[in-house]
Formats: sequence, structure tokens, C-alpha cells
Amino acid sequence: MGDVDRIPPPRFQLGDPRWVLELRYLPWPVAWAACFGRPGPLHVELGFGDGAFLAALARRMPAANLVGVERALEPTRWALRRMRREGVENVRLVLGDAFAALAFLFEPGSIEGLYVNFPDPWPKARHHHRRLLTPGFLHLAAHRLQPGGLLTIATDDPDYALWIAEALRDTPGLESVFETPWVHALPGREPTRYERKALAAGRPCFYFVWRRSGAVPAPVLPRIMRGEASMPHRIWEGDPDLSQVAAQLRGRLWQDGETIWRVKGLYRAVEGEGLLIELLMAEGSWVETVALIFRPHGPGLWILKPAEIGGLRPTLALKMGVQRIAQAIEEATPGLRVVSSTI
Ligand SMILES: C[S@@+](CC[C@H](N)C(=O)[O-])C[C@H]1O[C@@H](n2cnc3c(N)ncnc32)[C@H](O)[C@@H]1O
Repeated sequence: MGDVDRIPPPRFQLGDPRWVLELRYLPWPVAWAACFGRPGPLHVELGFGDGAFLAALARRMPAANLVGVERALEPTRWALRRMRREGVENVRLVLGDAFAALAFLFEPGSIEGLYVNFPDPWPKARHHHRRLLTPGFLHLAAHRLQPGGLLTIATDDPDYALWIAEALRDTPGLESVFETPWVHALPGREPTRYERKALAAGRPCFYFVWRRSGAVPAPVLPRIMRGEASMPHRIWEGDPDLSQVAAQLRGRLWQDGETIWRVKGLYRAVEGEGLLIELLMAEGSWVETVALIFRPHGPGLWILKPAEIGGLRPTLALKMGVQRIAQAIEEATPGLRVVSSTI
């Protein structure tokens, strides 16, 4: 057997603080001028893929500070290589979710140019909830742009383009810089990887360039626990029956004002005992899925806590979600005695 069961070491480690920043380790919001070592207009690309567009933009605007956000590791790795190879100095790459980055890393009215190139269209209606562009996202984008700042979106999916045109029209404080909601060519633009593919296949592209032209009301965002809040957890003494706990949790839904929690999935540990609880949380326009772990914590003790993955932040909704799951566990296991709790 030997090494078969061992997890291989990561092929690549991000740890290059000069270029790559991990969302979960950044202060909210980031003092970008300090991060770049100089003030400068902020330009942000969300979902930068291989980084070609970002690198070209950085060369075209040497005085600007450019931030790219991408949630997938592999493209971030390609982009990092590119920045090094091409000697690009005025770019920082953030590994994390674009919505979260926009919401928490950037001050209102701070971005001069925001770019979303070829966001995944998720054409099936039942997958629309996976789209990056939602009315809530566009509202947030408008709020983060400075007055006169530009939001540029490109897509080759005609259905998505129609949806985007309508959604932009409904977003407060934005207007198209053109007479029409989109144009089919933007001269001088560096085509992205997806754009090249679309153009090579003869698919027309739709380019939206919308300006922040008016007031934008503050969007509803998750409330963050301030101060020295520790991640919510609870420890019990007792002997829970995991089947009972799972039965108590399966499909549960809770609502408190604007916040909704739903148990999306339950997974039993393959080795040892334990449950992984997938919890969907929606607060205002913010929707995220977190994983909570319920497992033994020393002899006779059990712990419920968020899993340390996915750039979790101590939001109030997370704390209240852990509270609800803890209550359900206690309902399923009458003999449990709380030993310690931060919820
Ligand atoms: C269709 S690709 C387009 C890549 C590149 N912009 C281009 O035009 O070639 C969409 C990219 O957005 C990234 N992405 C999708 N949803 C995201 C999110 N919520 N946060 C950050 N990146 C995201 C994907 O990982 C992928 O790299």
C-alpha cells in the first residue's frame, strides 16, 4: 500500500505576496495605494482567466493600479506566470470570489474601470443562479464605481446579452456610453482567450460599456462580526446518534428577516465519525454556501464548527446559521451537555 493513501503535496503554491493575494487573508477593505506602494486610478477585472487582457491593460495604463480577481487556482497560476514573464508591475491578483471581493475589498466609489469578460453564461434556466452577473451584482458594481467610472462587460452569448442589457437598464446610476446598450466592436481592445475563440468561430461579441452617471443607493450586504470575534463553534459532552442528527437536519430551512438558511447537503465521514453539513446562506443580495463540521473532539466530546475552507468570514449570518444547526443537533440528542460555545 505504502504511499497510495497519502495526499500528494500541492504542485503549486501561490505564496508570492508580490502578485497574488488570497481574499481570505486580506483586510476589508484593502488600502490599495499602500498595497501598490503608490496612489493611482483603480481598474479591476473579475474572472481574468489567463490574464492576457489584464496584462495588456496594465501596459496601456502604466499609472493605474490594476486588480484581477479569479476564483480558480489554475488560471491564477497561468496569469501569475504571465505577469512575471512580461514584467508587469502594476497588477495584483486576488484569488477568491468576485462578488465577495467587490463587496469587501473595494470602497464605494473607488473604481475607475471595472471589467467582466465572458462570464460563464450558464444557459440552462435552472443554472441561472450560478451566474456571476445578477441584479444584486450589477447594483454593487455601480456602487463601487467612481462617478464617471466605466463598467465593461463582454459576452458572445446572445441570450445572456439580452438579459444583461435589461439588467443594466434596471440598475440605478448607470447609463450606456453608446446610443445602444451594446456594440459589436471595441477598437484597441486586447481580445481575451474566450473572445479569440468566439471571433475565430465567427460568433459576434457583445460589448457593454456603461458609465456611472448618478447616485446609487447602498446595496444590502452581509453584516460582519466586528472586534475579536472568534469563529462560531459549540462543544458538547455526550454521545450523539449521527443518523438522528442527520434526520433532524435534512432539508431544514430557517428564515429571519432578510436572511435565509437552508441545509443543502449532508455527508458522512468516510473514516471515523462525523458529518459535513453544507449550509446555503442568503442575506440580501449575498448568497453563499458554507461547510460546517460536526465531529468528535477528544474523548466523549463533540464539536460543531465551520470548515476552514473557502475563505470564510465571520458574518452574522454564519454565526446565526451555526446557532440553528446547533439547536437542531441538541433537539436530536437530548443528553448533550454544552461544554463551551461562542454562539
Ligand atoms: C468563461 S471564463 C472567461 C475567462 C476570461 N475572462 C476570458 O474572457 O478568456 C470565466 C472565468 O471567470 C471565472 N469565474 C467564474 N465565476 C467567478 C467568480 N464568482 N469569482 C471569480 N471568478 C469567477 C472562472 O474561473 C473563469 O476563469
